[in-house]
Amino acid sequence: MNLLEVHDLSKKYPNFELKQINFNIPAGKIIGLIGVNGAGKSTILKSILNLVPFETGSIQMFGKEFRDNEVFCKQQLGVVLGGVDFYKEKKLRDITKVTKTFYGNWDQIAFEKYSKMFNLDENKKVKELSFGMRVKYSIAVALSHQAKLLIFDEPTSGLDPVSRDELLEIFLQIVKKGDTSILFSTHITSDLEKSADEIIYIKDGELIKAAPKEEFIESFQYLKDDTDKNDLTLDDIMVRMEGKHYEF
Ligand SMILES: Nc1ncnc2c1ncn2[C@@H]1O[C@H](COP(=O)(O)OP(=O)(O)OP(=O)(O)O)[C@@H](O)[C@H]1O
Repeated sequence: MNLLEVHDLSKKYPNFELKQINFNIPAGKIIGLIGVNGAGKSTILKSILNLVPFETGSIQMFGKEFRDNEVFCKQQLGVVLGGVDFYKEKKLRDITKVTKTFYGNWDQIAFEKYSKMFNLDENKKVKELSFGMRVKYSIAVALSHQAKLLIFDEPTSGLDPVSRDELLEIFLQIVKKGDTSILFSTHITSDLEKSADEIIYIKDGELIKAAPKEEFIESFQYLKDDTDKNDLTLDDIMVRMEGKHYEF
């Protein structure tokens, strides 16, 4: 069964339009959402989560229409759209105490494991955390209620290389069981090379290609020119698809 199905999603802002986005997320996969700044990645993720209204389309999560079944879906959904950024005067311990009451399947042992792994000090107040620590806390919470679908907007962008590597390892461990999937947006293509099974490429609000990683990379090799000795990497593909030439 697909954990997520996005059908014909369209959304308009005054100067931007998401055009008829379609993709599916099967179980047991890591899916990377790529595109340059302003391509529409966050808008897709927010639309899926009903955080912004959209014009047309349907979002099926766990076999149900998300908008009509938010409470059910959220029990099995872990989301990180930036780090914890509220209750700045509160200690992490107090935020966790409240947060875990929302989830019937809160896993305290997992939470403690991730907190330890990320060196999170529960006695610190949100305002005392660095940007990366705030993201890590949000990720630890998202990973601690046995979610079947994890949706992360640029989870690795504020993390140091060691933490990034650890997080990608965690992602790979999580999907290994085969019943959980992770959809995450990123600019860091090496993260995708390491972890992603499939890639969805968004350009100017349009889905250009969604395919398994190897097939995706292969399908863009037509962009190679005579000077290329090796196959194009994801970075090369993005640069050739999006790059502009300026005269100085
Ligand atoms: N609330 C809003 N009102 C109007 N326009 C918006 C709003 N939010 C986003 N946009 C526009 O929608 C477009 C897509 O933005 P979005 O944040 O989805 O891009 P992104 O691919 O996530 O970019 P980045 O990689 O920089 O995070 C941009 O042109 C942006 O200006």
